[in-house]
Amino acid sequence: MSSIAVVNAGSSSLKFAVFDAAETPVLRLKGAIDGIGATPRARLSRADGATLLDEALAPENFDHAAATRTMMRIAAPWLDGADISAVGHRVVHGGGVFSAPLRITEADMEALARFIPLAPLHQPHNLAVIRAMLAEHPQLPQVACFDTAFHATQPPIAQAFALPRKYSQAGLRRYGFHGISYQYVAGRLKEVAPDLASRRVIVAHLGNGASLCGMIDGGSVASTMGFTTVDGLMMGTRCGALDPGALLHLMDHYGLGPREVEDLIYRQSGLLGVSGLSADMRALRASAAAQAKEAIALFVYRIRREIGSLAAALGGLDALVFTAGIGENDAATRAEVAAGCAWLGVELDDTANRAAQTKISAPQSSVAVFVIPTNEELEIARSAYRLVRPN
Ligand SMILES: Nc1ncnc2c1ncn2[C@@H]1O[C@H](COP(=O)(O)OP(=O)(O)O)[C@@H](O)[C@H]1O
Ligand SMILES: CC(=O)OP(=O)(O)O
Ligand SMILES: [Mg+2]
Repeated sequence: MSSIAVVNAGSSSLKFAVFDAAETPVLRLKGAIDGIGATPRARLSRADGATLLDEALAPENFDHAAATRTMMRIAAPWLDGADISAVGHRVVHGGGVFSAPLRITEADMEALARFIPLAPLHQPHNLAVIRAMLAEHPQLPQVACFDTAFHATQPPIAQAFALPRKYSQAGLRRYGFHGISYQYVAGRLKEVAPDLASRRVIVAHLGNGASLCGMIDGGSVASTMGFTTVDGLMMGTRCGALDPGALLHLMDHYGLGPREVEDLIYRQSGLLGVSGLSADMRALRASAAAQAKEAIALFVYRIRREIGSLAAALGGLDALVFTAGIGENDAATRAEVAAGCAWLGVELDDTANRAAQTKISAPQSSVAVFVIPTNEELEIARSAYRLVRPN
């Protein structure tokens, strides 16, 4: 049987996987280089979870290009004879043009490159991998899946900025991201709690990048991320929503140019900027420093406020779902967010939360709360297979 390979470049990670090419793709191999920009580590495992490789990498100059080279090096010995029939890629920004998975050609690359300034921590890396694959294997289908696509269902009012119309007509509007993850989680929620999946749900995707999505009937109604991947929640190194006047002040008063502002708000802010220590939640939880605690407190506070905002957009709340690196693994963050949502009727079962069970709310909670591990790679493999399957 042939295989589908998947590449998912996140802001602090490069995840990859190989699946049997089938309607329901079956995982064969998965790997990740994570901690890019902090303490990078490479992992490779078989579908049954058996570890094939787990090694710490030298952090000096270790960027996404180095991660891609490492991925090729560690995956190559296991790909011999895998008969890969397509490669599926996560592409974070598809703008208003690309709203469904697509077999990419060289001609699409130019249009996608225009979105690099709108997702500078992802889009260049997403495109670099596609470009390398197109050059090396011109016959092999390269399928792009867009993080923005899931949000195309949002009503116009949720997408609008209060700017003069000529700008919105040119595409200056809210798009939303993490859509591949939201699509997967919405599908899983339908299996886990079919009665709730059709109702008012907030999914909290809390990784190095973080956003919330308000859903009704499994479709996106509103999201905290907007035109770019820096909007909304505070993140590992991104500030999240900022008074736009503060940007003008940074330029006027500190003489920062556009690329310097970009560096400040995408790479130097968030948990890293506030703590002065690390962008990595594990490191902050392990630290006794007051600034680490303040950074976490601000992260949680922003999530609580934005949950309130999305609950207003949804007209109430029936279920809350945690996913991604922090959402799946950090019981303390889940407990702190939930405590701040008691006014909405959220109440956790502490034991279930500590054990990261699928359902973590107390029986009397009027909002059901879940932990659903995301699987962007599987979602991409499904889409890639649909595009290349034999008729
Ligand atoms: N066991 C854990 N406890 C707390 N945080 C964790 C744990 N494992 C991973 N994380 C956090 O998850 C974040 C990375 O999430 P992930 O979704 O993998 O990132 P990316 O946005 O790069 O895809 C980091 O802040 C990391 O510290
Ligand atoms: C869009 C985004 O921020 O993605 P990630 O969380 O993978 O960095
Ligand atoms: Mg991610």
